[in-house]
Amino acid sequence: MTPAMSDCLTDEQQRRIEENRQRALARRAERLAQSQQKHYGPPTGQSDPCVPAQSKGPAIGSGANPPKLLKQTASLPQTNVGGHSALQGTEEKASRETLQAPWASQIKGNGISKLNALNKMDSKEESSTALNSIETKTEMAAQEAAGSGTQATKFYGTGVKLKEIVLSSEQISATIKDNASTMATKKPACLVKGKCVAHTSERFRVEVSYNADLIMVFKSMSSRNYDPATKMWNFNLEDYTNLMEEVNKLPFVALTPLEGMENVDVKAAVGKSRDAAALGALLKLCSNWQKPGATTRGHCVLVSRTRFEVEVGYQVDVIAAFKQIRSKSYDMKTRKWNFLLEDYKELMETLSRIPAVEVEPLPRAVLQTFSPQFERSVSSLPEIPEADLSSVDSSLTRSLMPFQREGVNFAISREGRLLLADDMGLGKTVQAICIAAYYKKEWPLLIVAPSSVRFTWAEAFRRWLPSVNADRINVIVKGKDSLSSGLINIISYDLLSKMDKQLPATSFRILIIDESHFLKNMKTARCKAALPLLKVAKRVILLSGTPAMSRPAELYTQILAVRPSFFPRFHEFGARYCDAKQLPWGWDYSGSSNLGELRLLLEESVMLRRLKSDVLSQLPAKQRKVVTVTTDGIAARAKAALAAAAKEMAKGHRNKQQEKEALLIFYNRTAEAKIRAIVEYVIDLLESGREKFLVFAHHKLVLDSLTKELGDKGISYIRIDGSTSSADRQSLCQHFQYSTKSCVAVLSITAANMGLTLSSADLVVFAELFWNPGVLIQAEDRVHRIGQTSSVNIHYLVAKGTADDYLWPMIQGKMNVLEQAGLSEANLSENAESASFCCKV
Ligand SMILES: Nc1ncnc2c1ncn2[C@@H]1O[C@H](COP(=O)(O)OP(=O)(O)OP(=O)(O)O)[C@@H](O)[C@H]1O
Repeated sequence: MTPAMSDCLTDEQQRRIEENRQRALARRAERLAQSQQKHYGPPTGQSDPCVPAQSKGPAIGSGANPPKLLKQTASLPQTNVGGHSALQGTEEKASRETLQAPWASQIKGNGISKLNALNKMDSKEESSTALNSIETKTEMAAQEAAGSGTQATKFYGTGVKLKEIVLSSEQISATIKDNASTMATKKPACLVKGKCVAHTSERFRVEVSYNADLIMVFKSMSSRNYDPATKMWNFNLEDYTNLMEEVNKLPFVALTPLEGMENVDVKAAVGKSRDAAALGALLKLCSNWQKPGATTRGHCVLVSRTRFEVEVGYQVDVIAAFKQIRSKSYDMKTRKWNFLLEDYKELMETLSRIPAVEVEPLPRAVLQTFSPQFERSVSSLPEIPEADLSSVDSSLTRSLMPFQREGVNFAISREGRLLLADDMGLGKTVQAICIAAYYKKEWPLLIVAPSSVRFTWAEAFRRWLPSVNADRINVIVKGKDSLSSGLINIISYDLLSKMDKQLPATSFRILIIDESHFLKNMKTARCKAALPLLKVAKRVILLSGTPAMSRPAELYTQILAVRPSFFPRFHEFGARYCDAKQLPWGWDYSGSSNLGELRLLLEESVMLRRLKSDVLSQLPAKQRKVVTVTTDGIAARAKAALAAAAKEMAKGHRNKQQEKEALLIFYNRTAEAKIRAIVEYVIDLLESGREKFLVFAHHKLVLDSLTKELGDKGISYIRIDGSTSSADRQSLCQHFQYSTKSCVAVLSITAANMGLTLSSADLVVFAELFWNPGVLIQAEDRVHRIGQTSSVNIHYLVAKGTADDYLWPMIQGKMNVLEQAGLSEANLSENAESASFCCKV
């Protein structure tokens, strides 16, 4: 009734209406009491006789709306349910304001679980805590049944007696029992779904509809804050793991993790610390450090695995605080003070008490990573243990060089999540295969690689893991191929970005990302396709010899993939390590800052990087690799010509001469068919940061295509072929040798295989094969000669279904003969993955 209407009524009219209403309510109460008895049996005898039946549980279905009853309930003695009243302020209001969900479903789950919990409870205090939840559920049930949340809330008021609540709970429990029993055999579905979202740089909020248990969890978080404007709860990030752990225990609630934290094993995030509480205290220092009125500002930086430095302007109290610290040390050169990490907490607490001074703490990622060092009792960080590789093919484990074995140990100690950033040619592939094989129980495995090396990966698996049936290796070539039909699935970045929609993100628990710097730009389609997979995978093995080529910002996505909890948002990373600057048009993250700390952080928990010079004594002088390329996507005409030449080659020949002629034609067709893959491979090498290398080819067509592509892309190159004069050869070599920028030497196998020194490079690519192995070895030696200080990598590009099927075995055979005669010290088949490449398609 609107106020305007009630104003028109006489006193008498109003009195009669009130009387009628009271009578109607009494009748209704009677009916309800009867219906309760019918459904639930007689009350347990504990209910308060003063309380009308409507106020009990089943009334939730009545749609009752009587102001009089509100009065009656409110007049009941208020039971103080252990701290409940304290919660009835803003927080309780918040509980109700977040109300949006299908309540019956929630009550179904929570009613049972809480009731069971209640039955077990002995102490009054525990009971009263549970009551909060039950009471709220009762209210919610009433709201649902009444179809009017506000009125029902009023009706039940805020004080409900313990016995009423027990009865209500039982009744709720009974009403839902039937429905629940149908679900009993199944795992209950999540009925309340929500998500964690960044709130500020230090806080996150939870966007979720009402759930009483959830509210209790929220209230148990020390950093909780309810924002009446958004009607949402927010928390400090330090409570994130704790909150998610608690929420995980609620059977009917699911929260989507904070972006970038999806993978975080909440226990692992703090569990590494001997004392998670100590870490919690450290993390607390990360928050609330800002003092708006501060006149002196500074920050902490990690300077070694055990020490940190404080960079801050001069302030007398600060110096006094520094001097109190036991491990203080003053560096005369940098004029900065540094301390042991174990004194960090003490110093930060002292500094926080100086009002005019604001010192930014070490980043959360550093605190987590080096957490043992912050405890006084720990003298050093734990050593990396030797992994038990007994489940991995022994042919593989036996072949590992000592540094490769260390790499595998590092990866396993980091639970299969790392960026393996070894220098080119140090065998990242073999290490990655070994790490993946260690987690074989978690396969299927997905390998994402540049398209030019997809088949090389398949070959490498066949070579190093013979225990895996070759049929289980699935190289995805076309958009309509299945993405997950193999035990080992290999896909290119480009294809992944086209097919990612087909793939449920949860399909793969273990991923290898080759040339992971391909993901450096978050805006690219390849990165957008790969990141969701990386976020949900349990093991993430990133491989790159050049994880960042020009600036720390390029490392961000790779760090995010390996350790999502370190810097969930780019700005945090950018502010710390990219010297972020706010410009009129936005933030500039192209700079670099705190690089020493970044290196320490990466080396401790994200990245393993060894340079060739570090492990040179373990390396052979030359490392050969067969790279299997494909002739996919070539023009129909070239394809037909290749097929005809293959057919001609396969048919029996009357004499050697005929066979040779057929092979020559096949060789020409092969060149044409391989061009696309060759160009792609060379461009991928450049994209992967290889700055200087040699590419040998035989056919003019191949040399021309290469130089055209390099020219078009503005990449510096030299070309030496049969038409290059002697004088020009010398100056071109000089140009290459002394070039400080990217430069590719495009060389003819027969015209540039001798007399040239190009030792400033340590990579040689053979785009085509040649039947005389002596010529190939001479060509290799353009880089492997006096002046070369590194181990040399040689890549032979071969394609199945081409003349390479004949040439490669022929070359090997000839080499064996030369070697046996003592005429060659380098057998091409030694080290190179040739064995798996002899078959014809
Ligand atoms: N332990 C080993 N035993 C025998 N050969 C090895 C071993 N480790 C690596 N190789 C060989 O060395 C060559 C280079 O290895 P690989 O391709 O894995 O290096 P990489 O680090 O991935 O190089 P890139 O960065 O160029 O891709 C390959 O031919 C590989 O088979």
